[in-house]
Amino acid sequence: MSLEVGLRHRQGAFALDLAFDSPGGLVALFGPSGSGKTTVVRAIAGLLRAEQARIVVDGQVLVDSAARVFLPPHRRRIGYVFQEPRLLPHLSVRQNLDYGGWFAPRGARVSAAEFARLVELLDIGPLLSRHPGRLSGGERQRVAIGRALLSSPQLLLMDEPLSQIDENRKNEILPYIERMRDEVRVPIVYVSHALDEVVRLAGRLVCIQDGRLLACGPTGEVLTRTDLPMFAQRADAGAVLEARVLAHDEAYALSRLACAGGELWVPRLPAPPGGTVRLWVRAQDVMLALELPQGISALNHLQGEVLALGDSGLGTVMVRLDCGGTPLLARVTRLSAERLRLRVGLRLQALIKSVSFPLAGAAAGAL
Ligand SMILES: Nc1ncnc2c1ncn2[C@@H]1O[C@H](COP(=O)(O)OP(=O)(O)OP(=O)(O)O)[C@@H](O)[C@H]1O
Repeated sequence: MSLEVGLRHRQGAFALDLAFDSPGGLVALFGPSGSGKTTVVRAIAGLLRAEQARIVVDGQVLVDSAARVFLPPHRRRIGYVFQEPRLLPHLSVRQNLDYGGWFAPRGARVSAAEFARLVELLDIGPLLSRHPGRLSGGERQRVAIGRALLSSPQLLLMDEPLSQIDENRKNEILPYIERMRDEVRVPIVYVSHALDEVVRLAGRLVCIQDGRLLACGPTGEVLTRTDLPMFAQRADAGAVLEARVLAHDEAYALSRLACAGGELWVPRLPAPPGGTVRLWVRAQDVMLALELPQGISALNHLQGEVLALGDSGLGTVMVRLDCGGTPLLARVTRLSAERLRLRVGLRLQALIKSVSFPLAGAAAGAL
C-alpha cells in the first residue's frame, strides 16, 4: 500500500500547505495542538474538501482537484477510528460490528472465518452480546477498531484513539493495534501527541507544525534530528534502538540484545530469544567518552561517530551518533562538549546504563 497526500487549504486564520507520502505500514502524524493533523485526516476520509488536493491510496486517486476528481466518502474504502468510540448505544457489540460490515463493498465483505479471526485478534468474543454502555473505555475502543476493519478498508485512519484512555488501558490496547499493523496488515494513518505511542507503533513519522510539513521519514531518523527543537529540546528526547534478543540471564534479571552496533544488557524483557524489540534510549542516559573507561558500572558501550550537533536547550548540546548503524542521541553540557572537542566525524564511546532502559512497556513486538 502506498499513500500520497498533497493539500492546500484555508480554514479561518489557519492555512494548511503540505505534502507527504508513505510506503505503507503505520504512519504517524505528529505535531502540536492545532497544527492541522485532524484536518489532514478529514481530507483523506473525504469529510473535508480541500481547496487544492491530491490524495492517492494504493494507486487509486481519491482526490485530484486539478483534474476535478473527488470521490465522496462512502466510495472511499477508509475506516475511521475517532478519539471516543462512536458505537451505537442501542445495538449489541455484535450488531455494531455487523454495522461496520454494511460499508464493505460487495465482493469485499469479510467471511465468517475472517470475522471470527478479527474477533479473536481483538479479544472481543466475550463482549459480543453486551451493549456499549456496559463496556470499559478500552473495550469500547477495541470494538470500534473491529467495526472499522469490518468495512474492509484499504486504509485505517486513527485520530488519537488512545487519548481518552488511561495509561494502563492504553498499554492493553497498544498490542492490538500492533496486531492490526502486522497481522491484518491494514495500512494505518495514526494521529497522536504521545511520543511513546509513536515510537512503539510508527515505522514512518510525519511531523506537522502550523499547517506545514516539518519532517517526514523513518521514525528513528526523524526523532534523532538535532535540528528539530520539537524533539531535540524535549526532556525525554531519545532514539529508537532496534535489537534482537540473544538470551536472558534469569539470575541477574537481565536480557542480552544484539543491535547493529554491538551487544547490550538491559533489564529482563518479556520477548523470547530470537524476537525483535524496539527500545527507547533517552539522550540524557547516554554518556560520551573519548576512550573506553575502565572500572565503571555502566554495562553497555557502543562505538560511535558524531553525525550532527544541535542546541538541546538550557545550555546543553544534543549529539547525534551513528553506532555501526544504530542511531543514538546523547545530551551533554556545553562544557563537556568543549572539553571533548565534539565535532562531526569524531569517533567516541557511548556508554548506557542498563537500568536506564525503560522496563517491559517499551518493548514492542515485531518491528
Ligand atoms: N471548521 C473550522 N473553521 C475554522 N478553523 C478551523 C476549523 N476546524 C479547525 N480549525 C482550525 O484549524 C487548525 C488545525 O486544526 P486541527 O484540528 O486540524 O489541528 P490538530 O493538529 O488536529 O489539533 P489537536 O491536536 O488539538 O486535535 C486549528 O487552528 C483550528 O483552530
